[in-house]
Amino acid sequence: MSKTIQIHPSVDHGVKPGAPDFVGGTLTCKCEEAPVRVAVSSQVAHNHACGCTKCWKPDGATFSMVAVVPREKVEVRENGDKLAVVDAGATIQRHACKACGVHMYGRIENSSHPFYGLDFIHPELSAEAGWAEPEFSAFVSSVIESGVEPENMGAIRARLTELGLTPYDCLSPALMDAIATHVARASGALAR
Ligand SMILES: N[C@@H](CCC(=O)N[C@@H](CSCO)C(=O)NCC(=O)O)C(=O)O
Ligand SMILES: [Zn+2]
Ligand SMILES: [Zn+2]
Repeated sequence: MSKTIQIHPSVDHGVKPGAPDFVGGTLTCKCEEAPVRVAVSSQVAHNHACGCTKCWKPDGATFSMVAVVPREKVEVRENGDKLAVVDAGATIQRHACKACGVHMYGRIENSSHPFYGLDFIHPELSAEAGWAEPEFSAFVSSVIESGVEPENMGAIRARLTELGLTPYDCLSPALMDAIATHVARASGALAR
């Protein structure tokens, strides 16, 4: 097993399965004073390691760990005045703490988007155990955009595969099929 490749602290020592009866928890930012707290009253779906430059990563991590929950299950509970949208032009509007930089939730406001209704969250921000485990890794080639040497990609993909996080350079086939199906129904290429 490779000891040198750090994917993300929550999987670097193995992927821990989620709990089937888990119902959510409270996300807390990294501020020592007046942290932002966001309650999530749902298990996550489609948890994955993401290599894109837009998702928040903890210090030293090559990938983020990000998953979705229904937007109505996300509620800002404390210090919401510290939140600001990182990039108002992005599809996913990431609400981040202005003091520590942590992304507390990412929301899609375009009601035509295939993933409208889902918020993106980072389960590691909660102290509760039981969040569904990551299932795959996405946007793997994008880690190069953050400064990873291209010659390390073979070892990174091998480590992801070893962890059971099959690497994809976009989203997983199931999610890409869901996006394409949504687009085809909207255009009329698919009748239903
Ligand atoms: N190479 C780019 C890719 C950025 C990207 O498209 N990220 C995806 C995945 S984020 C979670 O899975 C995405 O859907 N982005 C939409 C958005 O960020 O609004 C890069 O690395 O920057
Ligand atoms: Zn903070
Ligand atoms: Zn991402």
